[in-house]
Amino acid sequence: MNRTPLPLEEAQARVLALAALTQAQETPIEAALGRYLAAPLLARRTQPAADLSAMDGYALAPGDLAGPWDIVGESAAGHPFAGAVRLGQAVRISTGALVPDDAGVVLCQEDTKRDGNRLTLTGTPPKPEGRHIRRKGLDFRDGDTVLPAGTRIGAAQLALAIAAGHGALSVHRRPRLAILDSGDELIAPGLPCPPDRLPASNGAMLGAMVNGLAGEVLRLGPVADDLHALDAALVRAGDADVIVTSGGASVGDHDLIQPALARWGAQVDFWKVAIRPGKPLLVAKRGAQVVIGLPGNPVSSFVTAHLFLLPLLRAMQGAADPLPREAQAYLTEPLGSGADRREFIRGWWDGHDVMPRPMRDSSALAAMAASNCLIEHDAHAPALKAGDPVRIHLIENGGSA
Ligand SMILES: Nc1nc2c(c(=O)[nH]1)N[C@H]1C(S)=C(S)[C@@H](COP(=O)(O)OP(=O)(O)OC[C@H]3O[C@@H](n4cnc5c(N)ncnc54)[C@H](O)[C@@H]3O)O[C@H]1N2
Ligand code: MOO
Repeated sequence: MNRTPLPLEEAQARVLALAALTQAQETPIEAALGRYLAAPLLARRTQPAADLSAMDGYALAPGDLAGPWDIVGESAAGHPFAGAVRLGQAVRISTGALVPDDAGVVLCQEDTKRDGNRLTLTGTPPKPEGRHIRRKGLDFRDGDTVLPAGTRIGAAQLALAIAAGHGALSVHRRPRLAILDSGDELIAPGLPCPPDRLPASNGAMLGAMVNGLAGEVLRLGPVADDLHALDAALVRAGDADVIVTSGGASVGDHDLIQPALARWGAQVDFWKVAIRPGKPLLVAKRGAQVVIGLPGNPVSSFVTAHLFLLPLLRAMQGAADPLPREAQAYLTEPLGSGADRREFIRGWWDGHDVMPRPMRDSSALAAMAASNCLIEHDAHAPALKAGDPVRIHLIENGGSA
């Protein structure tokens, strides 16, 4: 096996190359939230389907802007006016109601005075005169592609799909995930923890990070540093699409993940990436199943899950853009020159500037929990000054793409 750590981009490309698309499923619209469209979404209707009023007021004939007018009827949302509007006539109209045939102006209620069925102008008529009319097809037309394949369905996309006439969407199945954390020192959350033990936090952290991205999540740990226990846990992973392990990925006598995976029949794709934290990342496959072996240190686990696991889960669902998104921010203080691996430094971003946390240890959860971003610091980069631009990844809610 090649043991030279891979550059980050190459390692990510190799993980994405292992991502087999899950099958598409016709899914009731609200259950499609957070999923990725399997095909382009075409509008089944035109929106608005006819010219609608954007204001409460009065519909007038085109060019008939001086008044006074006789009010001859009403067009309310869901209850259109049946007739036409002629010169000297006005139709009471509400927001969202159909503009009557032959009308070309909606006068705002605030610009008028009504006395019985007589209406006079008190303010200024709209300019241009069609200003308060939403034209037919303003939003989209029947047959338009309103969302491309690979779009993640969020609240806005859900509303658009419903407006476009859909009650169900074709989205990819969310991958089944097994989370296997291992280590003799690990104690289940909340139990008494002697000094030679450690609460097992990675399983829950990873479960939280994949929330919404994975379908069924099997929790298989914490498992002891014992080959037979690991064998049994891998059998319990069954046909999970992705198996994520945490811990035991390094070179110690008790780092048994690699031998356990070999016994289970997995083939290593690569081991080690030139990043800090997270160097001992292991990626393997067994048929179509993908194994992402994360280092045990909690910050290393988090960073590698953000950079590899979440993109894999997105890519398996056909995400158009599976890798984490980068943004630019400006350092509040200097950063020393880059180390031998690209570093992901925990930091706090205020919307413009970013403050690197001085604590860089890959076990330090307090500094990570006080951070909302990772700052990329390239290998061997020159020292940076306050105000210099850096690339950041937002990590609130477990990481964003
Ligand atoms: N001789 C070398 N030693 C180490 C190397 C190396 O290259 N040569 N790499 C270091 C790096 S970098 C990392 S990262 C760690 C990764 O080690 P493992 O993946 O084998 O992880 P463990 O040794 O099992 O655990 C590391 C650390 O994390 C704690 N841990 C493990 N699982 C959990 C969990 N579920 N919840 C919370 N904390 C967990 C564990 O107790 C250890 O403290 O190896 C270095 N060593
Ligand atoms: O790479 Mo380790 O993840 O630096 O601590």
